[in-house]
Amino acid sequence: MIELDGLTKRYGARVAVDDLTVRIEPGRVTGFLGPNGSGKTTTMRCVVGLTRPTAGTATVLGVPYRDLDVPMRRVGVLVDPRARHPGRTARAHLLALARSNRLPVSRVDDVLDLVGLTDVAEDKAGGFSLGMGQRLGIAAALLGDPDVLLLDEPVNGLDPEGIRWVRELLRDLAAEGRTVLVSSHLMSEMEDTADHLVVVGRGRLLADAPIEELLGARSVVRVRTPAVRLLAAALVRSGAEVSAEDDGALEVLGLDAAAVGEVAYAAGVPLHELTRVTASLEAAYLALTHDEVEYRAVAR
Ligand SMILES: Nc1ncnc2c1ncn2[C@@H]1O[C@H](COP(=O)(O)OP(=O)(O)OP(=O)(O)O)[C@@H](O)[C@H]1O
Repeated sequence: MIELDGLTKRYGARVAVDDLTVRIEPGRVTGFLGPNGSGKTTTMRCVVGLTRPTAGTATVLGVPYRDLDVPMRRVGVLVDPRARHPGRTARAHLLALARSNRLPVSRVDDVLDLVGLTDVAEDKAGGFSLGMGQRLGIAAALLGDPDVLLLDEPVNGLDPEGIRWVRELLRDLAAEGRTVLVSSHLMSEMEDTADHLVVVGRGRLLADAPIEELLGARSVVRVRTPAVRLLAAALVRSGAEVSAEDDGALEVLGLDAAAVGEVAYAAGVPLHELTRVTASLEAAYLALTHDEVEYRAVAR
């Protein structure tokens, strides 16, 4: 469990995190989403004590991170995959971490195996590709077999096979009852990974809901009838928002498919199609964050 209560971080006049209050529950993967510069990294850094909040609090397993006895046993963190000595081998890097954090050195080979780096364990980490660096960062986060994982953009630089691997790993870790918080600025990465989404824009909370709920809120009903005007008027009277599609169908927002069918029946209108259309998560996300994008390409 991770709890943020009024968490705020300002850098001069810039508000990086703005009064965030959220509980990240165990047993599921929570996607932490927002456009570039929306405060995700700053929030994670506040949780693990790397950045001091201006106001509010962040706790992990009920206490501030700095009060945890052996933090790596409780919380695994990936915030900067470049945080390693380039001259050390992957194994030496993990061994140093294990020793300095009083973790069993036997875990080193376990996590190297888990992240698929056993064959390059004796190679210097400075020569690693971005994707290999991410794997090493994930290995370090898992070294203490922690209850809580915070991973900032873990699939950055990974190839499709690597992305699938991270996805399955995170789902397995959550299924074991751990708290898994994973940030990304790309909705598509989260669609098959997260159960729950926390969406931020300009440091503020925009949504905190299960993925299905975010999708449901954006779903519409597509309906086709020869009596278009009659049905549109009846639907509007019932409180729906109706728009005409290019192909002659109507798109109805605010009523579910059953309600649309009943309105049509009551109005004596025949239906040739009645379909619930679920918006893609990408569309739901873009609609949520549209006004909150910090850096937008200007059309010329
Ligand atoms: N050390 C710092 N000093 C000044 N401003 C900072 C600092 N760290 C972050 N910021 C600013 O705070 C805001 C939030 O940045 P942050 O890195 O937390 O966003 P993010 O959501 O993680 O972005 P991205 O998806 O690009 O990684 C940005 O406007 C950033 O420029």
